[in-house]
Amino acid sequence: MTSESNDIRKGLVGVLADKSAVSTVGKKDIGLTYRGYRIEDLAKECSFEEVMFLLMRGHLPSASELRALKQRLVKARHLPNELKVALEQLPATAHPMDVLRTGCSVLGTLEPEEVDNVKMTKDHEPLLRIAERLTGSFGPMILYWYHYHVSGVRLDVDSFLEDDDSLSQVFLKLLFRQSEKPDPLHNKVVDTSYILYAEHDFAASTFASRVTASTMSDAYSCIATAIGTLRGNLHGGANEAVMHLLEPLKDTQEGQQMVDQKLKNKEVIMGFGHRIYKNGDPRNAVFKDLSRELSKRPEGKPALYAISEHVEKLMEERKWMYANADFYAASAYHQCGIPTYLFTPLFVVARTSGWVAHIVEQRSANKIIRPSSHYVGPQERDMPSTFVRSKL
Ligand SMILES: CC(=O)SCCNC(=O)CCNC(=O)[C@H](O)C(C)(C)COP(=O)(O)OP(=O)(O)OC[C@H]1O[C@@H](n2cnc3c(N)ncnc32)[C@H](O)[C@@H]1OP(=O)(O)O
Ligand SMILES: O=C([O-])CC(=O)C(=O)O
Repeated sequence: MTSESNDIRKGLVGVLADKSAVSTVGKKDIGLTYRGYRIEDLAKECSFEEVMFLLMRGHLPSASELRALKQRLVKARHLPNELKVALEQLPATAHPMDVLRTGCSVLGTLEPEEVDNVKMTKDHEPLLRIAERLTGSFGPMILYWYHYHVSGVRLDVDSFLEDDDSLSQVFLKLLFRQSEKPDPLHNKVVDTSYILYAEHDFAASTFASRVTASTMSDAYSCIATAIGTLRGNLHGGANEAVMHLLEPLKDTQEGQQMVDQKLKNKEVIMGFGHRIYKNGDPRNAVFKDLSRELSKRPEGKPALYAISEHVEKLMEERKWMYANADFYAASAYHQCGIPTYLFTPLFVVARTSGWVAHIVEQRSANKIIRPSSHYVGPQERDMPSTFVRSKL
């Protein structure tokens, strides 16, 4: 082992990569906070739109600031025809996260960020407007693609929506193609999940977006990078993976067999563990309460909730491992009738606020992010004498 290889921090574990004033995650004696406000208070007192404003602009909105944001979000729902055509061309078999990543890129070609914005100016408003545009259009975008490919319907977004619909109401109304306001508990689940998922410091997707921002790339490229990173099962994709794990299980006994088998095979159980939280994820209690509340309704799934709770208990007993935010998000979303492959796209709607708050920070005090590697390849060598140079 050389001294250089001793310096490697695989997975960048424990590396402080920069300063940030957006959120606190796993800091000593502080819980999860966004801009200083406790996540539990934000989940109880705020709408997602207020939290989105807070993350992007650093303070809670006044009544008039909130009104103006909501008006901009109504405009942001609009899908240009070129984007709809592109969504129709994508295969029905595509993963919705690939659809959103592509939709983000398509919008970036139709409404590109001005090159001047990308320069490290103090005026971040144009970037924030793009983030609002993406946040407002991601729900309609994924659901346009979904309905076109599942039922052959070209979704007329405006025919279902009213100006006072929140982002969570927009998603649920368009998903179920209904003009009436969604079930209040379903709406609370989606709105609260947006708040809980909105920001998490230097999580992999956020860090990825900061790497892209650090090269002075445009806003859409930063967000597309982040979507691609969030998609993986070790990160945001875990909420879908949890559902795939739990759905086939009939009762707690089958839950126990699943845990036994996976631990015996040294397989990872989705929805457990965390790089930062070793004693539990503060968002879990909120998601768990929502999942429990849904399970008690006549149309709820008490067996799914009971299996989830049993698996959680076994993981604590056997591995001292705790559920992360994605574990109960799965059974909560499922009980709202949301198809599993749309779980991670909901995360994208929420996290775009956090991503953009970090892109603003990166642009405000930029240094290109470019670590080094410890080289372990072949020694320097000559080209083989037998090598015939290509004539091409
Ligand atoms: C919103 C979010 O992104 S939250 C995270 C969502 N991801 C998941 O739920 C996927 C499942 N969890 C995992 O894969 C991991 O816990 C991660 C990716 C979240 C964190 O990874 P790391 O910080 O590298 O893991 P960590 O160092 O804590 O792992 C320590 C040990 O616990 C094991 N372990 C970690 N998570 C799990 C799990 N979910 N199930 C079983 N064993 C696990 C690891 O295999 C490792 O074992 P080893 O020491 O024998 O090699
Ligand atoms: O912080 C992380 O590594 C992952 C996470 O929980 C999140 O992004 O919400």
